[in-house]
Amino acid sequence: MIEVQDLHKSYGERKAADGVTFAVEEGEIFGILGPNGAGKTTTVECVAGLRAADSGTLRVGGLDPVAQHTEVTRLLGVQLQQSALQPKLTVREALELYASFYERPADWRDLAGQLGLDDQLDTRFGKLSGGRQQRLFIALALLGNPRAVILDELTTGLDPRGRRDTWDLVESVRDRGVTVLLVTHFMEEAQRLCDRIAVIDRGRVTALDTPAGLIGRATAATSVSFETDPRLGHGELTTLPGATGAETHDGRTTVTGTDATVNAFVQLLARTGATVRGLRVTDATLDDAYLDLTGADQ
Ligand SMILES: Nc1ncnc2c1ncn2[C@@H]1O[C@H](COP(=O)(O)OP(=O)(O)OP(=O)(O)O)[C@@H](O)[C@H]1O
Repeated sequence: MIEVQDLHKSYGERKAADGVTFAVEEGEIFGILGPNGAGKTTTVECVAGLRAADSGTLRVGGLDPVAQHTEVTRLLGVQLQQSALQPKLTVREALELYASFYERPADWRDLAGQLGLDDQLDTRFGKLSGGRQQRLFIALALLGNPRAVILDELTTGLDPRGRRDTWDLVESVRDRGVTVLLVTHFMEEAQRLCDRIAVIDRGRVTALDTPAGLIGRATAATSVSFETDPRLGHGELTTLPGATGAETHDGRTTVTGTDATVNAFVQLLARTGATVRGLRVTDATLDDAYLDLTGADQ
């Protein structure tokens, strides 16, 4: 549905995209994840034909987003990061106005109903909550009946409830058969929603995989921790299969290793008769993978 091949884009000396390559399959939610300034917005603006690339090949449904811009706008809906509407515009006016841009728009009343905006048609944009504003932006991006939609930093600034509601909405967009290209810097969001994720750092794709695949690459290990028991000495713990270390802080011992370490630890408990308290097993997370892949300090 979307192809980006060796995209380069600089602003003066600043390389915002430095050889970005990925492809989004029809029907998937594809995430672009990366720290601030990584080049995410630049990349999706080039995909949407809102910026011309310095070099590289971009295709949306096989079409060139700059040379065939009009056709591409029929295929691709866009909600961009800095979206803002006149604060005095009502929801109804915004939907009618944007519907007038398309030859064959979706029925905006249906969309407003599906997105839970029908009770606020006469509310001014400036009076809507952050979550409702995002709903409106999604509705505007879907008005042209697109086959794919770009959603950029959709949940930034929303409270946890608003964020979760927005995730449900994104899933319902995909369930309508629309391919989603989602830009985010929230790990939880990427993990929950995306079929595949491209991690972008300093203008380059540093990894492209499923959320589970990315987590599998994290150098952070599985760990098991418990309130220290004198029957379980460090010597015994560090020789468990796959164990990479054991440390004790404030009466709590943590053994790092693999799933095999955890299994062997459980057998060790049975053998020694030790009954540990506060037992916790922790897996690597997408956060760990992200930090490995970007060297980001956020
Ligand atoms: N119009 C512009 N003129 C000059 N520099 C720009 C412009 N737009 C972006 N940049 C710079 O290009 C780099 C990439 O920016 P971009 O907005 O694509 O990153 P991003 O990953 O979307 O970041 P964020 O998460 O902060 O939005 C940054 O260093 C940014 O300051």
